[in-house]
Amino acid sequence: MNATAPAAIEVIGLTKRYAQGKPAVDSIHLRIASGSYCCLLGPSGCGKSTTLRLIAGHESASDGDILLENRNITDLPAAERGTAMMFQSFALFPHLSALDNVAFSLKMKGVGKAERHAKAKDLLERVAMGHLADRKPTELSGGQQQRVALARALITQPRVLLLDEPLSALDPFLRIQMRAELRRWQKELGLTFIHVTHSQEEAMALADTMVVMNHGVIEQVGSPHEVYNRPASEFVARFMGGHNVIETPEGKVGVRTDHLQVLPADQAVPDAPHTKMALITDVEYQGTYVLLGLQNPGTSVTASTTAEISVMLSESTFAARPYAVGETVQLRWAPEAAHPLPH
Ligand SMILES: Nc1ncnc2c1ncn2[C@@H]1O[C@H](COP(=O)(O)OP(=O)(O)OP(=O)(O)O)[C@@H](O)[C@H]1O
Repeated sequence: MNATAPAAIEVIGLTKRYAQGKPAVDSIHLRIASGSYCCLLGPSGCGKSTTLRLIAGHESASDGDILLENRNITDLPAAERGTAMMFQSFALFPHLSALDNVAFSLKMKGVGKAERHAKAKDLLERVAMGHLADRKPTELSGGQQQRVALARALITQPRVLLLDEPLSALDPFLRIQMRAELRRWQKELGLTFIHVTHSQEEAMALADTMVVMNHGVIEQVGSPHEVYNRPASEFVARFMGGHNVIETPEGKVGVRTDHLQVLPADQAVPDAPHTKMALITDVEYQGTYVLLGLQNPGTSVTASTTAEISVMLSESTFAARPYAVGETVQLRWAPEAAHPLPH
């Protein structure tokens, strides 16, 4: 992001300490472009939800600042920040109609019934749910519930919508449908979305900007393409999947599983640069491709051995020269396919 472009959210040295020891969020710096879809991603315990709660005002910062459109909101109450939160599986009140769910926060603010219902109706119309305003959540499909939850979050007119694992409780089929819908709403509304997920696939599908966190710090910020193709660290390469971390004389490099070529042992060029000998320990048929699992030669393979290296071969490449478990092969990669991994 251009350093001078307006940021919807800017986080400066943000830190959260719950107890002694390493902070849950450790002095992070981040700028999230206005009108973008940002995914905070990382393994369990990395600090992504804490970061979101700090931005929402559901946690107080131990140190650092949070700016929303250049306004310092670090110490403001949640309701005065200009953010709204959408929770896991939408968290609608089961006993309230769609309309009352959407109007709820205005009721809490003491807004009169006619006014809050008119505003809620307006928003339900906007998300194509006006005709179902009287239904209870259990009478709505997952997609319809998501739209009600979105309307409920939008009623406070937030500048930034915060989404905490909104899709994680849904079955896989619905999750894919719902994420496409979230993406469409974000573009249509032109709002900034910050979405926490532990799913690499979800973040890749949704994000303009991915923020990969680990142990309370940011490992990498970039577009899905940048993060996937140029992982900045060994952690990111391993966490994103689809990569091998290979020791070379120049240090560790990351190489995508589909960027490794396999040569049968009788075609191997001994000690050539950008090559490695390996023993095939698994062959998995996956439909459009075949996944080979490999170990360093000489490793004794047991049922619990996990592959050190994975290679994805297209079905046709594998059909032209099938490989078998126990075969020793040479792996080869183009120098430009290998990315140095500093740590
Ligand atoms: N209220 C709390 N009190 C004490 N420690 C906490 C609290 N909330 C979170 N933590 C700790 O802070 C760290 C970061 O937690 P956080 O919930 O932000 O991680 P996360 O990446 O969102 O994980 P998950 O995907 O499991 O929700 C963890 O070590 C967690 O145990």
